[in-house]
Amino acid sequence: MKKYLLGIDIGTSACKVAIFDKAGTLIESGAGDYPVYYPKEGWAEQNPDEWWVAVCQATKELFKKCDIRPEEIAGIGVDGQSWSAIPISAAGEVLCNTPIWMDTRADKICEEVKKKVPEEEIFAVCGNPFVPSYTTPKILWYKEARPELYAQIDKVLQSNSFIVFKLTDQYSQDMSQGYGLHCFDMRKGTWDAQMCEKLGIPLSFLPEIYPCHQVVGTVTEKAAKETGLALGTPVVAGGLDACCGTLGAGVIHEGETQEQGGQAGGMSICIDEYHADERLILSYHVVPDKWLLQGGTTGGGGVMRWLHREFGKYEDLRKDELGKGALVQFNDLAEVVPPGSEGLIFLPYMAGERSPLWDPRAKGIFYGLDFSKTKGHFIRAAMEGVAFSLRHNLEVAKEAGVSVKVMKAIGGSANSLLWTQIKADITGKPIVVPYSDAATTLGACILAGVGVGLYESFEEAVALTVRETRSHEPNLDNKEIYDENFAKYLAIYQNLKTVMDD
Ligand SMILES: Nc1ncnc2c1ncn2[C@@H]1O[C@H](COP(=O)(O)OP(=O)(O)O)[C@@H](O)[C@H]1O
Ligand SMILES: O=C(CO)[C@@H](O)[C@H](O)COP(=O)(O)O
Repeated sequence: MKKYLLGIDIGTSACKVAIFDKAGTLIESGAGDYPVYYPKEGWAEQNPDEWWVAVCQATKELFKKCDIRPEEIAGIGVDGQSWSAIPISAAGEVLCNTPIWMDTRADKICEEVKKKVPEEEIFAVCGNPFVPSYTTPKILWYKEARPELYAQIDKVLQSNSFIVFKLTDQYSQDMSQGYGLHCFDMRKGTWDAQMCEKLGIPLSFLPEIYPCHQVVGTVTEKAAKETGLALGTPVVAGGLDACCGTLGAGVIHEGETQEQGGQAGGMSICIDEYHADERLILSYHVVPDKWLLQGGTTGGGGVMRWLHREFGKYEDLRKDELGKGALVQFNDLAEVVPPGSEGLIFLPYMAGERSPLWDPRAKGIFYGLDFSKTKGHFIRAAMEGVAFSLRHNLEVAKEAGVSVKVMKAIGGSANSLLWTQIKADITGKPIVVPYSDAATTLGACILAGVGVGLYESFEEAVALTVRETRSHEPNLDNKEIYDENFAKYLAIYQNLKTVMDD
């Protein structure tokens, strides 16, 4: 009896694979790392073939670790990071590293395009601003900067559709990742041929659009050998990681909200009607006929990953002695610093900033240093800065007429009790933590489960699978200091913007 589901998540920091049963119990999980390359200022790339190698290794190891047989997997769901532009040749080869969602190399191209096609016209079709982080300008960058490569492009894929292609040999474009392309009609969920022409994006580059839970194909013989999966296992189209995490956190009704702490930060508010705001991000949910109004920042868990990489050697050395990983030791150091970090304020614009500033030239800043500040101050200020960027997005969403009551936290950062509490205190919103960093793969599995008929509906799937692990109420004692620091956080950017622009 095929009663298990397998989820694959192409995160920015690593790929995660997980097997769940129908009741949403995590049977086994694994991960595989790959690097982000930063070859020039404003560039951030990954190699999709390295994603595939990581998926193959992690999946093979997963089956070695548990006593589930590959033949018992009823369906596979794949989710992944946003706004890739993976150029695929007619022979099915990856033509170069893909610029990822943090990459702003196409900044100038955006300015040129907007002179020819009014931004309001583009926004009216896709509900998103025309800025370099998205997929469209990256395709245009290939055309301008790499004409020989551009001439070889047959299809442009997203992170999840690339893995679906490797598994099934079928091209697809799921509904939720359509938001990366400004010629995707965000009201109808179809390609807009006229806008493709205006922007200079060949329709032939764009795969057929699938509902996220629809089966695209089955695991091929080659993919079965490489991954250890069973030949013929159904694979659904899958979707954006933020959307799958939202589903895996049980956010499927109007007003319910997910808070994300992967490499990126932000939130996704579930809405039943199209509601766009140029300061925010709009995508389809992976659940049909629903949209997500998103805040997507560049600084999230990735800020802690960077602090660890650059300043965490000592904690790495003490890992065995203390029986605690470096990030847990970082949390201990931050915990003893008072709320507000005694005036140290961090702007987490580590790859420019996405919503609501949309400023590729924005810079990361620590403000308020003096000789009394310790490593713990830096760590706590970094956590607080990421929470300020979340509050900034929530306030813009409120101005746009979409309010949030409670948030459900997902992603690696939700493993930190301190960081989650800081986010609750700074935003003034209660935060519930469901399956934490397994919510995204659970969401991908739910898509597969609905797609192969293991669940009758999304409602049934969420009711059966989504569980809460803990919750955080805002501590009002910290409100005054955080309000004060948030005002300074906004002012620091406003006052330094001209310097950043130089
Ligand atoms: N205990 C912790 N404290 C703070 N941050 C954490 C902790 N555990 C994980 N993280 C952060 O979570 C991030 C990874 O989250 P994940 O959801 O796996 O990201 P992605 O989907 O981008 O690959 C890392 O950047 C890491 O800094
Ligand atoms: O753009 C978004 C969501 O719209 C980002 O959240 C990326 O999809 C990155 O996800 P992680 O790798 O940080 O999970």
